[in-house]
Parts: sequence; C-alpha cells; structure tokens
Amino acid sequence: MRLARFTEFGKKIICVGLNYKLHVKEMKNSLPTTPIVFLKPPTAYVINEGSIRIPKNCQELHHEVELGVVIGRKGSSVNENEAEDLIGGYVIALDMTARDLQSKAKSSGKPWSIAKGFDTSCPVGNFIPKEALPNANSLDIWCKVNGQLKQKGNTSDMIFTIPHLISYISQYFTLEIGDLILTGTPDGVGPVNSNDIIEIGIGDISKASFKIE
Ligand SMILES: O=C(O)/C=C/C(=O)CC(=O)C(=O)O
Ligand SMILES: [Mg+2]
Repeated sequence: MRLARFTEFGKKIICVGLNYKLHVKEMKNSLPTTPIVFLKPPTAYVINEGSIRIPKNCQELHHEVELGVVIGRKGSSVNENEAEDLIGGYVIALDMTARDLQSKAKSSGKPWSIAKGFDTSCPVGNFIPKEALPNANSLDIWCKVNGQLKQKGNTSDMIFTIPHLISYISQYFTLEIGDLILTGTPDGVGPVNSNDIIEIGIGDISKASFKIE
C-alpha cells in the first residue's frame, strides 16, 4: 500500500456536495435527504504549492475548501460500523468549481462534469495518516485568499458524517486503495482570479498553498 502517493494516476476522486447547512443556504438549495455524489477525474489533482488553471470559458472560478478522506482498504457495500476500517488518512483539499459553468449546466439540466472536473480542479495538501487525526469528525477547516480568511468551518457540522458517506458511496462504487472522498464545503465559497494565492488548512495541523495561473 503506497498511500503517500494516492494522487497517482488512475484513482477515483468522489465528491459530496451540499453537506453543510450554511453552504446549502448560501447556494439557495434545499437540504439533501441523501448525499449528493459526483466525480472528478484523476487529472484534476494538483499537489501542494502547485498552480490552478482557470478553465476555458470560465469567468467565475470558486474556492471550496473540503476535508478529503483517503481510502486505505478496498471495500464494497460496507455498513457505517465497518466504514472506519476503510480510512487510510486525510488531506485538506479544494473542490475548485467553475461556478458560472455549473450554474449554466444546472439550469439546463446538464451534468456538472466540466465545471467540477477540469484539469487542476482538485488541489490537495499533504497526506495525513489516520492515526495522526483521531478526531476527524470535529476539525476546523479553513481557506484564505491572498491572506484574507474566506472560509472557516468545522467537520462536526456535516449533514452526513464520514462513516455515513463511506457506507453510502460504497453501495454504488467499490472503494479502492488511494481513492479520495471530498466531504463537501462549508459556507463562504467565493471567486478567485489570476495570480491569487489560496491557502487551505486543517487548524494548525496541515496547510497547503496554491497559485491561480
Ligand atoms: O447546487 C449547487 O448550486 C452547488 C453545489 C455544489 O457546488 C456542491 C459542492 O461541491 C459542495 O457543497 O461542496
Ligand atoms: Mg464541493
């Protein structure tokens, strides 16, 4: 098992949307009754200190800081009690979103894939082994743009808990070593522009930084 290299080509990036009440409110959506799941391709990865590209035709690129769960053991159709065993570790991550392309897709009933899955849409910090983060269900996650705090949330505010998400997703997708689950963003999402610096972190435990090209 080479979890330190979970960003290597070929792994699934499974994202959960609308998992924090205040973000649901700021997006003027209704509360989900089951997790909202979508995918990014592995070409979305950017590692710490890399660059994020604004995708073609996007005029409104948003930051969404999220806790990422890295899968350390293969599993399918697991229940919530078994879910913990599948976790290998965590990362702080961004679900970069071409908000204008997403809104356009939503209003015409089309998929979000380009708006959420373009190259460089999944910047990630360094891998944190599970043992180093025993309280993943109560962590401060934050995002700064050019030094200004834009997002500050706590994973205890998730609508669907990490074990619930793992169990739910595993009913549909076999989870494999190195897969990443992004667990949704808290409120405060907003636009970024060329040359902006985005910093993200988990309290003072982990920090990563990215530049918008
Ligand atoms: O439905 C919307 O307007 C937006 C949904 C998202 O972007 C969902 C997420 O990616 C999230 O909540 O993290
Ligand atoms: Mg998101």
